[in-house]
Amino acid sequence: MAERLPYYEQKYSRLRDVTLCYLVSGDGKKVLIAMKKRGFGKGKLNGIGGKVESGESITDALIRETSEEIGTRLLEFEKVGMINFYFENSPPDKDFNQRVHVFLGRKWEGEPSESEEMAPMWTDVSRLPLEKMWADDEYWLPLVLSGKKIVASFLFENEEKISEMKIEEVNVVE
Ligand SMILES: Nc1[nH]c(=O)nc2c1ncn2[C@H]1C[C@H](O)[C@@H](COP(=O)(O)OP(=O)(O)OP(=O)(O)O)O1
Repeated sequence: MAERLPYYEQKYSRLRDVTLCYLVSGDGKKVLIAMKKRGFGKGKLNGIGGKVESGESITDALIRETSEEIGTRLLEFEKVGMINFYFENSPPDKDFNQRVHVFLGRKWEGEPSESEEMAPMWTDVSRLPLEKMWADDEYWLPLVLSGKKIVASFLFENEEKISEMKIEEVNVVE
């Protein structure tokens, strides 16, 4: 089968930036995931995050989204991944293609709480509910939760099905 990912990487060389953050407990055994209640990925369990707004840095957006979506103030975090997502069949009026900057949150202030957008819950790192998460998560989330850093690209046929992927472990994520 022809590789289509390089075509998408070239065609969409400038992707919109989005943040995604997983809070991790001090002993590394629990991770906070949340049910997305509206918009893109509605009904899926995911980390916390959203679009970087104009004039905002990635870090500003990370902190703002964490505060807006679960009411906690992020104090310490680490960048662990950068993932490009391409969709083969996006409706012409919607651009789902995006670059997701992935962080682990190490310290925060305030108890995570439910908002209009997300309902958070603590989960065992060893028992991630992958069947309720995005299809790509099983390929990279266990890696970053075990201390690895990754750069990856995924091409989706539709919101449920991956057609191609590329995952590279790196020492530092830009
Ligand atoms: N394939 C995928 N796998 C994954 O694990 N997370 C993904 C993903 N595709 C997108 N995400 C994450 C990134 C980001 O945190 C979230 C999408 O953010 P949204 O588009 O909902 O942004 P906003 O919260 O800014 O939305 P609005 O306020 O509704 O405009 O989903």
